[in-house]
Amino acid sequence: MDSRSSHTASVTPSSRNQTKSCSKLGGKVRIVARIRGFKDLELASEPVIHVCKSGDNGALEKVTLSFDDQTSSRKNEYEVDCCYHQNEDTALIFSREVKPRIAKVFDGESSTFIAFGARGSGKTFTIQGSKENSGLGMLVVDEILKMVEGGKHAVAVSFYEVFQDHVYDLLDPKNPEVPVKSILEFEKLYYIGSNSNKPKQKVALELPRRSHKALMIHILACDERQNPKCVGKMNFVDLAGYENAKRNSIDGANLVEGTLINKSLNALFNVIHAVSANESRVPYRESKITRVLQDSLGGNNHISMFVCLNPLFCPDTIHAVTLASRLKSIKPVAAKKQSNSSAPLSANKADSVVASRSAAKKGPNSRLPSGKKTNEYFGDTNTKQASGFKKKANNPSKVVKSDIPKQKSTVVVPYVEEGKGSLDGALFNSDEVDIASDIVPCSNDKEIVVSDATQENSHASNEEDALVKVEDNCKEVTPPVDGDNIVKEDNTLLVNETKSPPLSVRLKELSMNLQSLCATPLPISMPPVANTEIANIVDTMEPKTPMVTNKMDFSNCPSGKFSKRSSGMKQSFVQEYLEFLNTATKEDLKGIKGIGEKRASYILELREESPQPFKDLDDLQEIGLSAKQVKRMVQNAAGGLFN
Ligand SMILES: Nc1ncnc2c1ncn2[C@@H]1O[C@H](COP(=O)(O)OP(=O)(O)OP(=O)(O)O)[C@@H](O)[C@H]1O
Repeated sequence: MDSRSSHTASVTPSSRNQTKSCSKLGGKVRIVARIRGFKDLELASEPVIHVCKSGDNGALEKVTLSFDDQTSSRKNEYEVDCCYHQNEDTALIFSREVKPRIAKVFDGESSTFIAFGARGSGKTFTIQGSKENSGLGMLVVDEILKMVEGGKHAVAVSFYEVFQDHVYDLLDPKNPEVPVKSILEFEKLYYIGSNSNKPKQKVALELPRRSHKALMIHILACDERQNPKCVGKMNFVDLAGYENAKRNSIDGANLVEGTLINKSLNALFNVIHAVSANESRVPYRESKITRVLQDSLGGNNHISMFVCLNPLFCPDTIHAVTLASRLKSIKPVAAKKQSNSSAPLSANKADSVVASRSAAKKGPNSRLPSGKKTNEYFGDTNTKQASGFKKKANNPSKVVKSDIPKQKSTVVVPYVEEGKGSLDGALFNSDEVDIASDIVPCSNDKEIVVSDATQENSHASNEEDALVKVEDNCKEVTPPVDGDNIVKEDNTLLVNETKSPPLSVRLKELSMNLQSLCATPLPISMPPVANTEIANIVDTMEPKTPMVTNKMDFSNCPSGKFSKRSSGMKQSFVQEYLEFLNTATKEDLKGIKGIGEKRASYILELREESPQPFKDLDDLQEIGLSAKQVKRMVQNAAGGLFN
């Protein structure tokens, strides 16, 4: 059934009430869960997601989710605003969550709908859908086109992809807003556009590349000079699937990709947190996706986050819900006098508000930690990931405890062991690969390079700064009409101000340190040789092979001494090497095999956030290197000393 035609029919009296309550609830950020329908191979067995409703009308209604978590004895509950079940289609979600917002866009209040969740959880299905099963993007354009028919408004769309921190225009790079007059026209653009311009990969990889996609629907009206002007926007964002890089042991290239994705997800959460809390500084500049959405998130604009849930047991789904439900608890601080909370932030204004990265980092404590803390939210281990919020998450006051008796509602979602009969298990297998140099998309793709050589503070005054350069044919195009939304990246920030000596000098220093270590006797006192082993091997009853215990001390023999000293030297070498990575210039970093442009830039970014990001070798995994690759890199450096 074509959901486009079905959505009006599915607005039942009860759903109309819900529509009402949705708009009533409409805080800054609305968190909406959606449980994905089963795929063919997924067999029903046990329930893994439980949805609990308390209260049944208006703003009092609370919905909590809990999971049968096989990996944890804790039974956490996560609060969301609403949850759609497997049997509820996208058209119903459209009529309840999106449709009530359309009229507000005509009044200048933009809305952004973001699908977030683990891989394969139904984000694309919800936002983009397919020709057979329309997603929210299709349904909303259909509705808006009907509304503008014969009136003074017009509709235009943009469609961007953020792939490995590069922005691509998926429609027409020469024309950032493509006018749309009919749903057929849009359908062609949306489904063909989203496939044809997908960035090509340098290397053939088994897994589909992961990226964020943002559809922007601009409502245009003519100003007094008859020039079309954007009055409001609706954005539909299909985020790349969240996955825990470490747990899923991804290979090098995918790890870099995963790290960038998690970093940008973290940046987006930071921005949503900052705008929800009415903070005066919003860190839009920390990722491309937040820059693309910049002018639709602040002020009175609305954000809905659709947390898409895998119906099977999936730790990444639980983590995604954890993160999203935390956004619900944000309490806005009183708006400051100078901040313009009633109007959408223009890009330049927002840019000047952002002022400087370092200042933003010193923002109020309520903000999600940024930068290196990426891994605390989207990173490696379960404990690390949630550390910033752990206390809050486990705080019973966060869990809905209503006096109104809870009614267990619906969802009998079967449990299927991870990896069995589902894509997920297969997706996360990996093989170790050689250190891949930074993967960049082919130059003939239509990449919007957001680059800048100017100082960050000068953006607000310089209109030209907002130029979006399309690398295709080296042509520059202007950003969307209203859209100084893509601001330029200040690469000067990436350069280490304190110039460190060249790599050769640093290696020489390392070598000299190593030599002096060899020459200095280590202050290790050698215990006397023990004879206890002899006693241990005397067994009077039966002849036995003597047991050799690990109490044997070879420390006084040449090999023992050597082994102790060399392990001391190894420690010292590793420390020197880490010190080098913590201080070297970008050029020096790029001199290391396995560190290309992107990794070097990323290291500098990490250093901006914390001056010594690498405290031990494990920390190098944060830049997308596997343990094996790190080992090889250090071995290469050590080998270089003897060349
Ligand atoms: N509500 C649903 N009902 C039935 N099938 C669904 C539903 N949601 C998703 N699917 C199916 O599940 C599969 C994965 O969905 P989809 O591609 O939307 O996931 P995703 O979260 O976008 O994945 P990724 O993170 O890899 O981009 C698809 O085959 C899709 O058709």
